[in-house]
Amino acid sequence: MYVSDLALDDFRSFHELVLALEPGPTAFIGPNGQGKTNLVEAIAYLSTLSSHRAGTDAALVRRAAPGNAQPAGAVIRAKVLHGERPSVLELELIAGRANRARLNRANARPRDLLGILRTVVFAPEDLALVREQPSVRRRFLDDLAVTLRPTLAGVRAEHDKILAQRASLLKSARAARASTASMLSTLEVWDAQLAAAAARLIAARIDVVQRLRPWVADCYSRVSEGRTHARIAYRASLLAHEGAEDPDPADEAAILAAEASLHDVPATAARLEAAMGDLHAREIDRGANLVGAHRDELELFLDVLPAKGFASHGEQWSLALALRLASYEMLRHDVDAYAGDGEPVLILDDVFASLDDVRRRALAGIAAGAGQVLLTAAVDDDVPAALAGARFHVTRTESGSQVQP
Ligand SMILES: Nc1ncnc2c1ncn2[C@@H]1O[C@H](COP(=O)(O)OP(=O)(O)OP(=O)(O)O)[C@@H](O)[C@H]1O
Repeated sequence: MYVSDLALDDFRSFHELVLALEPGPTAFIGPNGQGKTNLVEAIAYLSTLSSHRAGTDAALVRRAAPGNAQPAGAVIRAKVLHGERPSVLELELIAGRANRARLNRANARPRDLLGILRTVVFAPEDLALVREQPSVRRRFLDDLAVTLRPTLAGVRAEHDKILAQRASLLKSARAARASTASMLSTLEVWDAQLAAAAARLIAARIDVVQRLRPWVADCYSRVSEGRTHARIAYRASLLAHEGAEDPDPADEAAILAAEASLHDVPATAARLEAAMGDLHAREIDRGANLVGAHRDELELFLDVLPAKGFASHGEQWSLALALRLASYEMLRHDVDAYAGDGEPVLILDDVFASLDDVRRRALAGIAAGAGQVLLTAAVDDDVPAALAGARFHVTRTESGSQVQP
């Protein structure tokens, strides 16, 4: 698949943009702060309904200079070609209100856009995948799970809502310093609902981990010249609660067995509900949800050492890159995994200047075979020769960012 047309109204630094794009590599070149990332962020937003860097949608609407009228909202419109079949996706972001969507010019829910345009973004922020807290890696898995099966977006939203409501009940029980019978029976209702949603999310994440695993090892060896074996494993808080020991990172059979024990959604839901029942007193004491999908972790290992705390800066880069490239390869090759068609659009945001020669070559080699690659760079020389293709220059003027060949 590829994006053949992009139009932006009042998105970030763009006032108006209309741009035709081709398959293969396209580079957006310009000095800092001109709007290159804003442009690729808009495309990625249409595919995931979230940004790789913005915390809130409000930041995505153009802020006009003082004294000028502030736009009410931003619009992102793109035509996506899958084989011969075009889809026209449109998303309107209105400050302070729910987003509105159109699909092929008919009103739709924003969620209906998920799965039509698939993107994989690699950006400097991805170092966080290795370095930061587990929530970053859970989000990585959940985003991929939704890309594979867009209906999972509803399960994820439902899970997060129930989780927040159960947390607030636990906080009020803690504040009341007494757990009344009625509070406990309300808690049990939430237990069942949270367990059902969490079990579906966990099964979907494990499916992603298992599809991704061989690609992570393969991509890591390509970007690091094969010296080290990269491994991933899903560590479930449920198994820890049940007293299971973490498998040895080198024992793939034990890791697979631990993951397989969570594949059966109704059985996992029942086990989660039982675990929550065991933990009621502690949960009320702490005022927090203590077991479930929100406490799980995607563990990353280089050989048998956890990447976090042990990997060097260069190894962290390699692993972050391998995780994104593995996502790309998984989506590209594992076509039976989803009903959609076409390989994802690969977005490489400002990454070549930060990579050493080995990693640049590995990334450029994989990207050169991609259907559509959109990359940003400060200067022409940052674009590897293997990715020579269309080039646009991005500049910022009084009337917003401009894109010119
Ligand atoms: N909502 C917004 N309204 C107006 N301008 C914005 C908005 N959000 C971001 N910007 C501006 O966009 C610019 C950043 O654009 P962008 O991140 O695309 O830069 P870039 O060209 O990728 O640069 P770099 O090479 O430094 O990453 C900043 O000047 C920022 O002030």
